[in-house]
Amino acid sequence: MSAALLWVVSPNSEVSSGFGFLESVREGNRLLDSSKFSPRDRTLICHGRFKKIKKQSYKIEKKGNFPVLSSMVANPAGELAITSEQKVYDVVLKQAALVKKHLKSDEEYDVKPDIVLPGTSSLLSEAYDRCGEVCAEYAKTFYLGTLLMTPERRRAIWAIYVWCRRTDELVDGPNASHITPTALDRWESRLEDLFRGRPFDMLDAALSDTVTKFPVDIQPFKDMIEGMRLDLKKSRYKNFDELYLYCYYVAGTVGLMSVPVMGIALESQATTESVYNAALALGIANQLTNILRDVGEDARRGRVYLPQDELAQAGLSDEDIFAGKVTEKWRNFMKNQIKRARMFFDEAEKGVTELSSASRWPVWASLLLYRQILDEIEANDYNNFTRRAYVSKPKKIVALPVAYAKSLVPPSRLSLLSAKSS
Ligand SMILES: CC(C)=CCC/C(C)=C/CC/C(C)=C/CC/C(C)=C/COP(=O)(O)OP(=O)(O)O
Repeated sequence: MSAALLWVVSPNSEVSSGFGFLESVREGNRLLDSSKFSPRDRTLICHGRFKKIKKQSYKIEKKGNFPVLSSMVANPAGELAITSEQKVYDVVLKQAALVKKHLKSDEEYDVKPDIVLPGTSSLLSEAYDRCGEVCAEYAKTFYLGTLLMTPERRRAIWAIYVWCRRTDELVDGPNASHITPTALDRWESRLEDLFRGRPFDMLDAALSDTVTKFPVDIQPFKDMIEGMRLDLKKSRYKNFDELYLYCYYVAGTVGLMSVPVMGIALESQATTESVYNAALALGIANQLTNILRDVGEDARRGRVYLPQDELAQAGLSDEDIFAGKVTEKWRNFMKNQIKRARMFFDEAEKGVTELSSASRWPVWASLLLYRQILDEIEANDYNNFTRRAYVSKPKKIVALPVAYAKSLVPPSRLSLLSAKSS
């Protein structure tokens, strides 16, 4: 279900950048009473899903149950601030534009040929092989999935995986207690170097090569480091807007890094933005699931990744989490959190079908497996304080052929048409 609203914006609005101030809204021929819209809602939103009808009139798609979200919220000082969702969507648009440029210049979505200096080729394949070993060691199922991809894509995904793992280990690994913001700054300048073709070590060299072959942008990588900085200084999230930004930094970024390598099916007619949006949604869904699974474990480290305002609305506080008792209030709270995580998985599903055929199976497999963790939290009667929800081996084995069957579904004509018209 989608409802088209016609938004008329004020003359000095910068609609091209996604912002504007709402003058009036029409639904069909009906002029809606715009005085009913709060100042926040009068600020134009729309995440690029708008189509120019005539000067200053835009048709905006409102999808499913998702309200058209305001791109701006008033902060406590009464100033308008951009929401995390809009900030992140701006990155999505930038990534999508990069892929389009690459597509135009290459005609076909494929890798650039190697320019090999004598002696470097075997070093490079050694570097990639090492990345493959790390991936196989830490993410076995995902590694098996990558074996289905073309050799260039598979190696590139390994290189990205390894960089993300090393970044994560800075704050989560054995030396995490010594990590400082300065160390993260150094890691970031190393990242910049490798994007300029000056890798620091062998594993960086693999990624350095990958970013010359695929239209991968540095922004999501920098944002992931930003997520680590945030994790160092923050252990509470006021509301979902703050949590959303954190989830983007640490997991949504992985989705954005992966799409240029996984590739969009040549026959897909979905907009590049919509595929990136789905990839972002999968990262967010995975991270939300991770947070819900690890509530007890995080609390023992003094961390609560749940939105504080939603906890309070449910009549809960940090103390309840530290006490770790499954009460009716907790069950109700968890039901809503699980519902939201599932909405992000649903959003992600729409994009998997649009990926190149060989990338669909591993992505479906990881989506189905990770989403099942939510079912396991329910099966544990919402005790995520002392029980770690996990998907059993037999269930994992069943998920693989299901994922395979789903991966055979080609990009759908229907979704293409609606994606095109938005
Ligand atoms: C859907 C489309 C169009 C493309 C796919 C794009 C991709 C690959 C998105 C996935 C992003 C991703 C894998 C994010 C990481 C999320 C996450 C919470 C990982 C958890 O990592 P670990 O902490 O190692 O997990 P475990 O603790 O479960 O082992």
